[in-house]
Amino acid sequence: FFQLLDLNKVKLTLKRGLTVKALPGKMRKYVQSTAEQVTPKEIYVCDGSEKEMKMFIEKMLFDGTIFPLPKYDNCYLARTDPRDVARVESKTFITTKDKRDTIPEPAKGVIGKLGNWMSPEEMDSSIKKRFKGCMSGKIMYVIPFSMGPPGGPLSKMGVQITDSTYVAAASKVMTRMGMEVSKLMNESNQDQIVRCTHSVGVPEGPLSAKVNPWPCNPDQTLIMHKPDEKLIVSYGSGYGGNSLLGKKCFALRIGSTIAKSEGWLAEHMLIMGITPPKGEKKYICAAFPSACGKTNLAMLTPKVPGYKIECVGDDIAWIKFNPKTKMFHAINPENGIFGVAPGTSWQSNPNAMATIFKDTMFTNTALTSDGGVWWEGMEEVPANIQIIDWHGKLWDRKKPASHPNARFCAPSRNLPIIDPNWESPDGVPISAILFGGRRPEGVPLIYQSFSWEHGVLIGAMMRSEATAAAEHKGKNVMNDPFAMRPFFGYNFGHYIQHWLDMPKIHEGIKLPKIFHVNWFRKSKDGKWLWPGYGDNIRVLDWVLRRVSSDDDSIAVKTPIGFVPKEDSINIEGLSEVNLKEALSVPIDFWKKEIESSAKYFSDQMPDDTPSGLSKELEELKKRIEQG
Ligand SMILES: O=C(O)CSc1cccnc1C(=O)O
Ligand SMILES: [Mn+2]
Repeated sequence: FFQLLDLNKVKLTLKRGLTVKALPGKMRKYVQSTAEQVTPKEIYVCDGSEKEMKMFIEKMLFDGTIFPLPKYDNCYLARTDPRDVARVESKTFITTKDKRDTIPEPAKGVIGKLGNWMSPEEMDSSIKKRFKGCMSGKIMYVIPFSMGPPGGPLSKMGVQITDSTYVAAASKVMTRMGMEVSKLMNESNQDQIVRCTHSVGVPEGPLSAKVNPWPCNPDQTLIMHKPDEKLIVSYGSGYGGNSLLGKKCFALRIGSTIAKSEGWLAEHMLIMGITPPKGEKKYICAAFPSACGKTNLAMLTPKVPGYKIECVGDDIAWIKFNPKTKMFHAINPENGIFGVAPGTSWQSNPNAMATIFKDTMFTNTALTSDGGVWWEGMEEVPANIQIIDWHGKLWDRKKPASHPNARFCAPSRNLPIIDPNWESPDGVPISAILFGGRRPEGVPLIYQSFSWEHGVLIGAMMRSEATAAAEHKGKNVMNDPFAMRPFFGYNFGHYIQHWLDMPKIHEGIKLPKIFHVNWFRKSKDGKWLWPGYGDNIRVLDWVLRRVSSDDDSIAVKTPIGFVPKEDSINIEGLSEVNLKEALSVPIDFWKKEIESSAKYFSDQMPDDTPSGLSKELEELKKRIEQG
């Protein structure tokens, strides 16, 4: 059922892209010194053209890394080695001279959960052990790229070196790469350019690519970051956040250290524009842990007529003070969407479904016999269509056909509701920040902080049921402060202090209001208390009203924050909703929640908990005790 590939037509050699001379001096030295270490067959500097992308596709088809999906327009499916399917937090390290700059010292006997530190010496020896000759017989791709619109005041540039054609192709979707960026690099401060060295760790040899179209080296996988040198070095994994180094490694881990030094915020947040039936369009950011619905919210199709949702980004926000508007402005530094496939459907996210069947690379989804893809949660396929699971076997319907962390990698420009300002170099003004996650009990549908500092406590207290994107399994509720736990580039205590310092650093700033949302609360008999999806517009509407005025007639003050007055959320047409229960604030639950957070802070950062945070926690505790 595949178009038989006429291998004679597949051009095996990549026509020359740019030359290394297109790069500025320091980047040329980086490329040349890396080439001496990894000894590639050839060096290919990417120009970011469509012609080049076509060559990448042909090479991956020939290598067997991807399959064509003739049911769609220019879409392909990659299957990874089952040992290389998600981010590997336990193999992800940050290197600083002083360990405490990377992670707080946990309390005695406590396992630190806020990242992993590696000494400079160990990083150097780990690199030496792995990279010598690792690209022998292979093409070393050199990718000049920009995170954010090239040349924009909020954008930053990087150079990624990789021996993976899949990574080069996916980088074309996820970043702005090629000629224009290399020209900009020559006019910029080269010390600001982030160097990203990546290898799948499988030099060409008798047992390499042809045996396993997904080369990787799981036993040797390491994802290392050296913020002081703006350097990322990743080895052994070809997948997602481990190898597309512009995403989590640059835009969040290194990005958060640059943001700390320059006075802005690099966050794991969506950015979206909401236009109500009456009133002005507002932009909001939202931080939910991995696979907790950021993409679905950023691309919401409102169930209530009269609202317009436009998406700027679904995963990462760079948020910087704008001296003209005196507000935070945010850009989406990415150029594409690398979304979780399972759970995406015409019911849950019609806008995503309207985007991904053109110019998209799918990874680890199931394949259908009519040349398409399928995953759990997608509408059923007709009975006469066979399903091949993500291992390439006829689906036995016993285990999931698609890997839980299967992804689509699609250009943002194809999203029907992409915001007109999604590439505005100055970003969009942010009126509200939402924190949230999967909380089956005790956390109301929405509540608002009393202040910026109280909002920072809410972010620091974030917890959520674990999901497939991380390594943790099962339904236990995990702490995931600011949805950044796997992505902090530096000491969490210092990160919190940086948030608390924002009003001081930016005098006169009109700070965004801070809220916490929970679409996932269940009743005592295990039923969803809220329909979610398109009905979440009803909650966003309350946010817009609270942002537009301090209209206290629609809010009730509770010990944890402002909660909507029951009749202030439009539930017209929703018969089953028990809003009273969905908005309730059970005091006993919150006494335990505060104890749990206090323990988390004292366990994880006993010597680094900012006094401003402890003060807010104490005040919350007092309010709960007063009831
Ligand atoms: O990188 C991966 O393996 C998937 S994780 C991911 C991918 C895109 C956006 N967000 C995430 C995440 O884990 O937050
Ligand atoms: Mn994410």
